[in-house]
Amino acid sequence: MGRYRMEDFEVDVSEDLGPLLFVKLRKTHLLLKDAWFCNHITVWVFQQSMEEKEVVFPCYRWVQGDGIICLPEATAWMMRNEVQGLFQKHGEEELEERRTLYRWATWKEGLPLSVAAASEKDLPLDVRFHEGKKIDFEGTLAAGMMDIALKRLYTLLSSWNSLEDFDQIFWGSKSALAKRVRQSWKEDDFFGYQFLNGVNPTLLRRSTSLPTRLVIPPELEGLQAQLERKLQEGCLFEADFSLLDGIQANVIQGERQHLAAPLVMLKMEPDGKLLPMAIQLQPPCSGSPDPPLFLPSDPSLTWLLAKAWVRNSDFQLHELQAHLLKTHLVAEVFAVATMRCLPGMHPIFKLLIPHLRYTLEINTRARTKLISDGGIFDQVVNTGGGGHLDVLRKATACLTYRSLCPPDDLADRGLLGIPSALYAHDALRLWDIISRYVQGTVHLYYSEDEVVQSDPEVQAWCQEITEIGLCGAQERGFPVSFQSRAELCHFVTMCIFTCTAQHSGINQGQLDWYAWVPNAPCTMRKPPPTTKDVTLEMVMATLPNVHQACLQMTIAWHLGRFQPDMVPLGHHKEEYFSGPGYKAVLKRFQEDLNTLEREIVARNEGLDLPYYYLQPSRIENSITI
Ligand SMILES: CC/C=C\C/C=C\C[C@@H](/C=C/C=C\C/C=C\C/C=C\CCC(=O)O)OO
Ligand SMILES: [Fe+2]
Repeated sequence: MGRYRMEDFEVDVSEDLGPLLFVKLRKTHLLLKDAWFCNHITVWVFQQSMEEKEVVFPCYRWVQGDGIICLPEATAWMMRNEVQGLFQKHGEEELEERRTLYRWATWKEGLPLSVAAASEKDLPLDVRFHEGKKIDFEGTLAAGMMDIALKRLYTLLSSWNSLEDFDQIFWGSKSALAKRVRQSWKEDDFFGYQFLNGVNPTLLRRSTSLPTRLVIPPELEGLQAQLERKLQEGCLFEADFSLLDGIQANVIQGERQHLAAPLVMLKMEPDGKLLPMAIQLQPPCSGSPDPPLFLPSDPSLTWLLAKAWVRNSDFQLHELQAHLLKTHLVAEVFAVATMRCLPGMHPIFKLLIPHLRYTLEINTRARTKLISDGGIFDQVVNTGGGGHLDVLRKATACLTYRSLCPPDDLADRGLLGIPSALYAHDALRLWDIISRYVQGTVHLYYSEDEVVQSDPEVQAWCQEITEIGLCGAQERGFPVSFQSRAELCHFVTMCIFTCTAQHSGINQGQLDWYAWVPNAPCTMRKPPPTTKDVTLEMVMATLPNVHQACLQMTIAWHLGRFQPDMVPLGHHKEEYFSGPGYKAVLKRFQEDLNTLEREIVARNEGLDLPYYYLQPSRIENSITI
């Protein structure tokens, strides 16, 4: 049997076998420890009426050793209460085995639970990177490390005392937007734009009152009046990084790094531009002088350094809260609960499994290489050294169900109906398209709410995610059961949106917005300014050094680049479902995605800064990087 080979076997059976329920597949174990990957088994049955009938047995698993794999027929779940409970019994046995293979583990207290695996080598073969993905991932990482060595050599004798010196390491293939960032990063409207459509569009919210932490000194009464006027007009916005307050900063090569917890006030202009009005780098602290407010009218280097501190803070919350926690780690909880609670014949398993591909491995690699002791965060990030785990704990403690559902999240943040909020617009469109796909599929199997209420497997799945995987998240709005098809569809839509659109919207931008390091410094080597007297020496002494900057560029490129074996949203090849019903729902899903693709391409043609992270053709079908 070779790769992607189809083999036809003809077997004449004299007696009538009745409806085919299972097929058993056995691979004899020869000398080599080999494994076959079986997509599916299709049996063509020729009946007396000379009609032929196709009976499909989905597999999409590795067959290794001497094992026998027993595959239920694709529509088995519909007959789960018939055929003497054979399918029920098969499902129970399957889950018993899966619960030994996929176990929960507490990697760090206060974080969502993860899969029990010390390294990717401990993961079951069925969830491992296929050969091509593994070679690409490890090969490009090695190439990236070589790149760093070359850049270090190249800059060994050169200066590092002006912002232009970052150009010395800004070579190699760069996206058009990354080059634009290098050109425009100092501009206020470019700074404001990133809160709407940059790599982290999850923090900005419309102000409903002046933040209590915003202390305005009497000499700035003009600013107070401006802020109040913008508030009344409904065009005052804020980005509050208070989650970083009190986080211990890293020590890198004996040098204490520094952190801030900024608040940015911004105004939405009639043309849709978002402009910063004031930056407070630290919250007020009793017994200390009020923190200074930095303004666009300050000396240019002072204002630039204040903005750089905001960009560094956004790097932390983007990578830890928006990216790692609210996509990767949440998706891992879905994956482990799905493997432990839903048998392969279950319609929600069939619907979700394509969107969980490779996630357990990429997350395990992140735990061993990125946020581990001595990992990338410890090496070059100012929340590294343990602070990053406290940020993850604080973010987990305030992770709500609504914040993972764009219709709720964007409403709560006051971001509906803003023409220049392109992430918001595209996220809502994708939510609706995915929601229709989920409803269309769920309604094929759940004819009414009572069928959902009486499905013990899907109820156990929901409970395992909320109570176990997300550590008692019912207090933050996550469901512990489904009382209706609508509740089930909303939750499954959130799962698929998180594993596809949201991760793409959060991950891809690293390539564009993190390549020019001053726009998103991974660390800050000096304390935040407390006066307006800022020099270029202070700025350069604060921003990352050559090594830190090179490593940031390499990792941002490695994680943000297009994956060569990428499967676009809705275009997985596995056919877990059979029958015309699902095929029609999937066809409509793909048509809706194509319509949105054309809409976004047409819209982007008219934009100075096109927003493409939620273009369906660029959305990966699962979290694989
Ligand atoms: C700077 C990126 C910070 C956070 C990323 C957020 C989410 C996780 C990420 C997945 C990472 C997965 C694996 C780790 C990747 C690279 C390892 C880096 C260096 C290893 C060098 C070495 O071999 O020592 O989502 O994309
Ligand atoms: Fe990622």
